[in-house]
Amino acid sequence: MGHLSFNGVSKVYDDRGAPVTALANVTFDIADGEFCAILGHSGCGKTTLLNMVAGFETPTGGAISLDGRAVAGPGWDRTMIFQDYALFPWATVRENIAFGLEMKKVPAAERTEIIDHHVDLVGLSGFADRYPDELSGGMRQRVAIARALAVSPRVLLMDEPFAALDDQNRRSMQNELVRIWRREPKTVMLVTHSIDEAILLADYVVVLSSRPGRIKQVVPIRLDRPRDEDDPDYLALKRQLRGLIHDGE
Ligand SMILES: Nc1ncnc2c1ncn2[C@@H]1O[C@H](COP(=O)(O)OP(=O)(O)OP(=O)(O)O)[C@@H](O)[C@H]1O
Repeated sequence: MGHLSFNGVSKVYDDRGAPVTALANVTFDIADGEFCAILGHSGCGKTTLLNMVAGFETPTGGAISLDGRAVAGPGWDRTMIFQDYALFPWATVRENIAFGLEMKKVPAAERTEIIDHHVDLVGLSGFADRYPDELSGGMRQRVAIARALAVSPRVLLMDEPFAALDDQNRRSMQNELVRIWRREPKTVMLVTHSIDEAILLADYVVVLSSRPGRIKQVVPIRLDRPRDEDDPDYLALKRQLRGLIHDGE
């Protein structure tokens, strides 16, 4: 299971005594196994929303629940993938993936099997004993994906995971993410600035308004995968999302 519910979620930060409303009254659901993209301008509260699901931040209004239980702090049922990979540079691919499993107290015999499975799942067979600085950016992000999935989370959280990659690598990692997600379905919440990334990957896109972030619209993406950027339906969705993003900012 991995059903996420956002119920009237708000977040007001205290910025040196001045209140900053980052999010206001956000209500939507992500059903188990669905891929949801959060799209909006810089500063509209996308990362705040993700951090609250991760349990790094607490809503100041409303509630977030996972499978009916309120989210209260970080847990293994939600793992995050960051733009800068956040790998341990002194550890090999295998050791990076092992870290969470050790923390979770998974027995050593099981760990090896889980690591091998995830190294293979992300297409890094043969690279398990390399260090991060011996890998390309795309390969490092594959390690981060393997590490996040290895602890069997119910929800995978991604904050602009491919923003640091060049165009070609970004496209190939987007395709890889869809391949991995279809092979082992998982609830995914992905934050992005990119309209194309949202349409290429997601089942639906939650468009947020500029600060304070409110839901402008939830747009379903009913296109077969892999998605074709020249498809007239793709282009129509792109126009629709561009209009929503720029309408009133
Ligand atoms: N710890 C904090 N204290 C005060 N204000 C904060 C804090 N964290 C975020 N904010 C403010 O809340 C708003 C939303 O920030 P957030 O990082 O969630 O937006 P975002 O949509 O992810 O932006 P970007 O796309 O640039 O990463 C911004 O105006 C930001 O300045």
